[in-house]
Amino acid sequence: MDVGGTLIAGPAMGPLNGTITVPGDKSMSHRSVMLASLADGVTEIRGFLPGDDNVATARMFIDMGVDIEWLNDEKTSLRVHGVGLHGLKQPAKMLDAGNSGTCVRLMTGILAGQPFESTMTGDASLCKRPMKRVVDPVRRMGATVSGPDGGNLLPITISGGRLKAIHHISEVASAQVKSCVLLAGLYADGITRVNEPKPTRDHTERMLPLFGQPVEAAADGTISINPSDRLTAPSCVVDIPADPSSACFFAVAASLVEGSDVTLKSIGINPRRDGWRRVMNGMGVRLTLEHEGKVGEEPVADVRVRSGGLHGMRVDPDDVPDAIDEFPVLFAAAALADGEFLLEEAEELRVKESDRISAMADALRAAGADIEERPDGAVIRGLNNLKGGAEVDALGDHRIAMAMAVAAQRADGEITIRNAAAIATSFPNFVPLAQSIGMNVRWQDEE
Ligand SMILES: O=C(O)C1=C[C@@H](OP(=O)(O)O)[C@@H](O)[C@H](O)C1
Ligand SMILES: C=C(OP(=O)(O)O)C(=O)O
Repeated sequence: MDVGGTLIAGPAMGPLNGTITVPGDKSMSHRSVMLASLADGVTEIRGFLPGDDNVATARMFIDMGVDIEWLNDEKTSLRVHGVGLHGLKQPAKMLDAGNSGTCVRLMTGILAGQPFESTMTGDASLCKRPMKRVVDPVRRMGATVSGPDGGNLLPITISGGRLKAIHHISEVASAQVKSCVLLAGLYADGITRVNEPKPTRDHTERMLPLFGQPVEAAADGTISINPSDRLTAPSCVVDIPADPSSACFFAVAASLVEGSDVTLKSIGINPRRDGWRRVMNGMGVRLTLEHEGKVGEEPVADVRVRSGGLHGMRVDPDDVPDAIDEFPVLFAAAALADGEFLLEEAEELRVKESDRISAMADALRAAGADIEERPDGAVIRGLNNLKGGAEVDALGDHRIAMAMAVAAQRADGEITIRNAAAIATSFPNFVPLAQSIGMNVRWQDEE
């Protein structure tokens, strides 16, 4: 996929040092603007991630008549003038989710509850990703959905309204599926229930009560929501904590470069997002938590990472959903660790912005790494250093581009990373922040 943007990365010229704040959480930023738009009243959001994915979600609501005011040039603070659960207007044009799976899948639940027809599309990568997982449950709830491959592929056209409550047993461990069903459940005629094969991130469940809508999680894992009369804008500002998925790039970089000591400020440590720390701890990395606290309903802490101690391990399959977006960069750590790293039951990685198992296997192998693809994961045997001079393709996937920029810090020469522009979807200031702790990475056109 040609999206342009070439990064030149590595090797690090010395230890990485510093205390940095990464941008706001992508998952929570999406949910905050969705719930604020559907609430009665005005919601102020701070710490919003101004990445292309979240801006696409905000734009969808603007296209359906919601007034969103950006309160600063960086687009990290905004005021949303909610229109209420039944106040969205039929969009005059196709809604565009860009590169964002979270946007299109959660919006499927919301649009299923609207008494008008709307069509969503996305970029070339998103148009290849499976939508059946969200289309099937909203169809069972009574919405009509059409699109290529029986509605499995974008663009999809949805018309809905009052929905039937269902009990959805999801075959995939996906917070996007769970959240889609819960959001549709707001518009249902009874209690909507969801079960998932393994627990996934619970930001939707934590955020809905802030807007006056309780969500129940039973001991057997069933999550239930009542239909809603109205969501209400919270009386306090909605603060979004820093994104652990972004922090993980610098945590791995610090672990790889000798003598490094990096602190990542106020990172979300929600257990359903904290699999990356469990994996890095399992690999023997020195990670410590300082200043533990809460931002809104979410636990946070400063995470301090020092270099060294990297060895291989077998990832506990139960940790996979809790680290799902971090595996590209964890593969980079594994490629430079002592011994063997084994990941299983992670076939979901094959249906992200790229097939992340083969994308990382190809890129790391081009840089000399020893990595064997498995249908559901990989076996990686660590080396001391990657090969400089390699040219790799990020395939328009932000996480592949950033993971390879991190891996390159331990190469014996520069690595060229093509099709890296998609970094702007989740982490627009990745390059300057990386440079601020001493990582060797730059855009080619900055030369
Ligand atoms: O709900 C969310 O915000 C997300 C859920 C995960 O996707 P799946 O639900 O497909 O696992 C994750 O990969 C994505 O980046 C964000
Ligand atoms: C998979 C990701 O996002 P999405 O599914 O929202 O495109 C990601 O950010 O790594």
